[in-house]
Amino acid sequence: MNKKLLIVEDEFIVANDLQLILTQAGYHIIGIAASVGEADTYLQQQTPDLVILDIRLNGKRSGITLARKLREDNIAFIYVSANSNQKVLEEAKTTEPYGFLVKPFREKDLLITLDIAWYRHTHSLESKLRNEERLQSLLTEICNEESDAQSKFLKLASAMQSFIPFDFIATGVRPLNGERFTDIGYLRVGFDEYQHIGEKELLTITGLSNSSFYAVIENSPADSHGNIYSSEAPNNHSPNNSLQRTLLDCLRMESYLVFPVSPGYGLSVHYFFYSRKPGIYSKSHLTFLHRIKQCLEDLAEKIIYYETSTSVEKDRPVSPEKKKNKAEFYPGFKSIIGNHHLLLAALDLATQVAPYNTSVLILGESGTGKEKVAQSIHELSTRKKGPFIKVNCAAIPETLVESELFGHEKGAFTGAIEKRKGKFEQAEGGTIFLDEIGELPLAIQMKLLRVLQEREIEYVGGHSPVKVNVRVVAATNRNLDKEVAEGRFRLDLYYRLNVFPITLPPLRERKTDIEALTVFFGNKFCKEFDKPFNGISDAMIQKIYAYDWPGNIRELENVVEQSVVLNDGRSKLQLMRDLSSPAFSVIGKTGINTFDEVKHIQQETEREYITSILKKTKGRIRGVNGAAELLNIKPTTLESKMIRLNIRKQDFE
Ligand SMILES: Nc1ncnc2c1ncn2[C@@H]1O[C@H](COP(=O)(O)OP(=O)(O)OP(=O)(O)O)[C@@H](O)[C@H]1O
Repeated sequence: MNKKLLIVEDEFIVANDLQLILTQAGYHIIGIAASVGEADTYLQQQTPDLVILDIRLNGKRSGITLARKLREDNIAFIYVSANSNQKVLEEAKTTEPYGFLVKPFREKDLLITLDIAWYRHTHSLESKLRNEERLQSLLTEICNEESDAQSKFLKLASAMQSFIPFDFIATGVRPLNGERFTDIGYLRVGFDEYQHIGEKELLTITGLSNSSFYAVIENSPADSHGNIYSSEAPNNHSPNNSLQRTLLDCLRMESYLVFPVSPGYGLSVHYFFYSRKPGIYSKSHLTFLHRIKQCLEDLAEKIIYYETSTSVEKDRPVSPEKKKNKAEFYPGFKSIIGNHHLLLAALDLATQVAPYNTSVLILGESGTGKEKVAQSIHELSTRKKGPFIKVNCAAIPETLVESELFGHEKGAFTGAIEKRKGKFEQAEGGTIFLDEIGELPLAIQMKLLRVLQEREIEYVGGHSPVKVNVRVVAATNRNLDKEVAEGRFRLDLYYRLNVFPITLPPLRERKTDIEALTVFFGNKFCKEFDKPFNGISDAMIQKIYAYDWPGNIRELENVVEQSVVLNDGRSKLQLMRDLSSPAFSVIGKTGINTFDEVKHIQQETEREYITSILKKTKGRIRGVNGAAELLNIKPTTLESKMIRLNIRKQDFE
C-alpha cells in the first residue's frame, strides 16, 4: 500500500518539486500545506503515515510547533529546511525528528531519509507496543498477587520507571481527608531502590507540626482530570501551601504529573509522578496512562481495599531497615554505581530497549561507563547466554578493519594464510559492541549499514554472503551530528544506529554520585591489594568534589587505585596527587581523551612516590621498615610494580 504523505512547505516551487519526486517514488500525497493552520485542517481530515515539514512557514507558527503535536499524535515526520541557525536547529532537535534534510537536497537523499524515517517509526512503535503489553501483564500480576498496598505500589513504581520518568511517585484517595492521611509515596534513591515516604516521613522531611500538616492537606485541591505542572510554566502550578507545592519544595522537584482514576464506590484515586527536571512531562505521558487506565484502576481498588481494612497495621512505626526497598525487577545493573537522576534516566532507557534486537547507540564522553551499559544491555537481553564481543574500532588499523569485523578467505590478501572468522561471526547469537564507532572508515560504514539492513556479512575475498544473528550496540564519544555534517559519518548509518540513543552524563554533571563511586572503588582495590579499607579522608572527599573529572569515572577509578596502592593500611584513603596541580590543570583545559593519558599520569605519580620511599630505605624492599612494609604492600607486588614502572633497585643502594 502506498504510504500517505503530507507536505508542509510554504515555498511553492519546493513543494511542487517534492510532490513530483515523491509521487514518482510511489507515495500518495494527501496535501500540501503552507502554514500550520492549513496542516491542521489536513490532519483533521486524515492521518498521514509521514509528514515532510519545513521549519519556517507562512503565519506565526513554525514547523517546530507542528512537530510537537505530530510527536504527541505519534506521526512520523522529517524536517526539510534551509535554516541553519544553530538555535533553531537545537530547538528542532528537541522535537526528536525522524530525519533532517538541508535544502537544497538530492532526490536520492530525500528518498533514503524517508525510508529510514519509516523504518525507525515502525520499529520504535513496535517495541513500544510490545513493552506496553509486557507492562500491562506485569500490572495484572501485581494486582492479583497476595501482598499489601505498599508492596503493590512499590512494584508498580518499579514497573513504571522506564515508561514515565520520576524521582518521586505517590498515590492516594482524593479529596484528601484531614483526619486520616493514607497516601503512599516512594522516593527513587537508586536504579531499582526506593525509599518509602508515608505520613511520618513527610512530617520529618517537611518539618511541619501535625496541625500545619493538616492545614496543608485541607488546602490541597483534587484534580478532576490528568494534569501537568512545571516550574517553567508558573501559571500552571499548584497553589501555595498545598501538598503538591510542599512536596515540590521539600524534595526539590521541578515538575509533576497527576492522573486520577475511578476505581468504583464513587472514589477518585490519584497517581502522581514528580521529577527534578522541569518540563519533563508531556501530553504523550497522559495518553499512555489513559491506555493503561484499566490496570491502574484495578490496582487502585486493591490498594484502597487494603488501606481501609488494615489501618491498625498501618499505624505501626516503620523500622529504619524496612524503609529502603528494593523492587528487584531488573537485577541487570548491579555493578553500576550511582543514583543521579541523569544516570537513572539512561538506565531506564537501557532497560526498555534491552529485550529487543534493536540497535543501540550509547553516547557519552570517554570513561562515562558506555561499555558497562552495553554489557548490561546484553545481560538483560534474551541473548545473555550468547557471546558479548567488544571491538574497539579506533584500535584496529584501517587496512584490517574489514577482515577483523567480517572475516577473510584464505589468500584474500598477503598474509591471509587461512580462512578466518570475523568478530560478527564470533558474536553469533549474542551482542557485538562496536566501541568508538565514529572512527570507522567511510567504506566500512557502508558495509556495516548493509549488515544492519540485510543481517548478512561478506568475507574479504568471499563471494557469497553469510547470514548472522547478532545484535549491534555501538558507542562513541564523538558528536556524531557534527561528524555527519562534516561528511565523516554516513547519514544513513547514523539514522539506522540512532534508532535508540542512550546518553551517559559526564561525572561533573552527576557529582552527587562521586562519593558512592569513590567508596566502591576504595573497597574494590583494597580487596584486590589485600589491604583493609578504612574509609575516605575528609580532605580527599572535598577535593574530589571540587574537581571537574575530564576523564570521568575511569579517571576517578585510577585516582582511587593509586590512593589505595600508596595507603599505609592504617589510615583513611588520602589523595596522593594534587588534582589541581599544573599537570592536571593542563589536562583540565585540553581534556583527557584516552585511557592511556589517565594511566600515564597515574604511573608518573606512582613512580614518584615509590621512588621517594626507596630513597628513604636506600633501595631495601623487604623486612622491617623496608619499602614494601612502608607502602603496606607485599614485596612481590612492589617488585612487579617496579618492573612495570621501570624503577631499578640498584639506583638507590
Ligand atoms: N556507574 C559505574 N559504577 C561503577 N563503575 C563504573 C561505572 N561506570 C563506569 N565504571 C567503570 O569506569 C571505567 C570506565 O568505564 P567504561 O569503560 O564503561 O567507559 P567508556 O565510556 O566505555 O569509556 P571509553 O569511551 O573510553 O571506551 C570502567 O572500569 C568501568 O568499570
